[in-house]
Amino acid sequence: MVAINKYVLGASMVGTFFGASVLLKDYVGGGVCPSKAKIEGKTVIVTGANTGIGKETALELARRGGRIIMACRDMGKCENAAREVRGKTLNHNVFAKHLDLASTKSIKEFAKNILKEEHHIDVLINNAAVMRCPHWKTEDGFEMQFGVNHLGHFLLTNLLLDRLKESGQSRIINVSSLAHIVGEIDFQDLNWEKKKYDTKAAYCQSKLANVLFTNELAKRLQGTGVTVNSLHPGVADTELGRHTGMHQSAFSSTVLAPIFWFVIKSAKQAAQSSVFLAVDEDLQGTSGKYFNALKEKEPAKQALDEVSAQKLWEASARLVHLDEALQECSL
Ligand SMILES: NC(=O)c1ccc[n+]([C@@H]2O[C@H](COP(=O)([O-])OP(=O)(O)OC[C@H]3O[C@@H](n4cnc5c(N)ncnc54)[C@H](O)[C@@H]3O)[C@@H](O)[C@H]2O)c1
Repeated sequence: MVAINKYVLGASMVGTFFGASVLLKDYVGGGVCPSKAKIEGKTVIVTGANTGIGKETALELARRGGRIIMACRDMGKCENAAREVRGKTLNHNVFAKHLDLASTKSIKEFAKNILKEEHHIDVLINNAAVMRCPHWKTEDGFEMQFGVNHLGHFLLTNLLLDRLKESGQSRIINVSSLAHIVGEIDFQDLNWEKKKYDTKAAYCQSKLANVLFTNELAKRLQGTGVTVNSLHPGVADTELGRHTGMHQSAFSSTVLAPIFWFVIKSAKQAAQSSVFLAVDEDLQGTSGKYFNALKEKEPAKQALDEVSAQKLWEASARLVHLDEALQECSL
């Protein structure tokens, strides 16, 4: 009898431990989008949607009935991801489209096609990014992280802006990162041509640029009905760290793996923030804000600098030849 009691007690302690661990992980994960809103009839574009947070965002928004355009660089991977999303959701309005944010030519081609084919765009999620890659350059000669993470999305958003405005209460979501808090914008050398390349600082600069772009765009969109917000999705287990090697070493360590399981979100958990900003009814009209997971937060001081935001807009417009690009895409 005593032996059975010991067994039951042991089993219930193990059960309680696992139950508590799962609850704690959910809590650390930052919660689930509280809105159950369906988005039938709405068109959503998600960049970098074939992996990680972007793919989970596309999946959840497809589940809610949206017409989803997965915009990716690698068409093979994109078609596979779109097929998987269609299969899991039984939503057949999920499409793979080519978009290489490291090429202004590709961005213009993508925008031209979208403007021809889509009569409205209700949500644009600027999610794609590259983190801490070697000192690579985009097709147009921009430093890769600044080029893809900021300039590519800056150009794309501007090319789609009139359609977003025509569509009524559209939403733009810029996926930034907590890394922006140590970011600095070097206006003398935005593309790392003069100083020694620092992969980490380049990523942080690009993520600060995401928040500054959001704030300046929100100002310019006042009175149009279109909103724009930025977010930090949380630290998630995705392929983002592919250039750092950090991911493999942390997860293969028997000491670190359980700690990482606790503090690192799944891509599905991290996607909740983008889903929330895309669908939550209470956020209608909220613009120029920064969210950490599901909570509105104050971004870093340098991200609130209006002079920097305006200067960055002007420099970005010059670098991507925005006026010519707008003219080319309106033909
Ligand atoms: N994972 C995290 O811990 C974390 C933390 C903070 C912020 N973020 C942000 O979340 C977003 C999604 O990242 P993730 O973690 O899912 O990583 P991920 O690497 O799985 O996804 C990034 C996507 O961007 C795409 N991409 C890269 N270069 C591109 C290009 N030239 N053209 C088009 N697409 C391109 C990739 O192919 C990939 O699909 C990023 O903006 C990232 O900065 C992630």
